[in-house]
Amino acid sequence: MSTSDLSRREKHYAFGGWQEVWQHTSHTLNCMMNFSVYLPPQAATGPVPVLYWLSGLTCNEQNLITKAGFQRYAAELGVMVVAMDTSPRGSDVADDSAWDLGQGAGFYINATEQPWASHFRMYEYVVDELPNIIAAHFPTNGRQAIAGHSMGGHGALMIALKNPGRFSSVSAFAPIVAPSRVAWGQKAFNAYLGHDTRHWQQWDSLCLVEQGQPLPPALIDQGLDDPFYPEQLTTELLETACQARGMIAHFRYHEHYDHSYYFISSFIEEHMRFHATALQL
Ligand SMILES: N[C@@H](CCC(=O)N[C@@H](CSC=O)C(=O)NCC(=O)O)C(=O)O
Repeated sequence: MSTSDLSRREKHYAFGGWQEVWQHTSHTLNCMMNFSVYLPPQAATGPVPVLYWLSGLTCNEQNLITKAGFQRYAAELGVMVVAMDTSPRGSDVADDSAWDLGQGAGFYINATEQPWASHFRMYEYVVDELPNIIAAHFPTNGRQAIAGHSMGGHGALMIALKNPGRFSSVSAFAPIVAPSRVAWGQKAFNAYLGHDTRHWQQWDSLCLVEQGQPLPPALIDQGLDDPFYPEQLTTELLETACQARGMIAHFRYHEHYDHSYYFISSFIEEHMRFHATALQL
């Protein structure tokens, strides 16, 4: 693993800790990548647990850190928060004119089809390369949790399901819980994985739950005025599947809330405290 060009691009003091943005050459994605790290005050004196955050379509490493207001709670609870860009980027990286495919829409899977396969390996980046960089360069104690929004909620749930025992907890705002069954997911999976839907199942949270994969304690919030609910998000499909298997998964539905970071900022404190409890803080 080469992280020799890891360089800090931003550093801001916030709630007694540091909100930073870093850049490096990703050998997984074959491009430059940005990720953000919030270092709580406790990280100055010892290792802390990490919450990985996966953002949604059109996002990058900035959306969470500038809009969610999580830093106050991460500082109080002593949790490092890492957020990454949502796809490989660059003029030599395949793209699409639509905002729900290509750059900004990596779907946290490993593409097998060209022209995407040479760069679009966000699953491997989030599961292997980035955590190795975090462990090597930042004061972590090895305990991890994962969360995300929309496409990133799909990513967080799917990654937690595919990696039993790795994450103490998972949470999601308005996640795409069954990408194989909805337009956003079908468009992306057809492009990135090809037309054989049998290859899609390993990247689909609902399929993984139905196959018997275990889920760590989960918290899922959905706004009832979200324009993408229920067509793209199909929240109840996962809720029913989790209930049938006795999983510890709390699904909450909130009147008036939409799909935006105003929704996320309204409940981010509860998600931070949920993860802190699971991380045994
Ligand atoms: N076309 C619009 C809408 C894109 C959008 O709503 N993106 C969401 C995630 S949707 C599912 O993954 C988002 O988080 N947007 C960023 C934000 O800061 O709100 C557009 O292009 O903006």
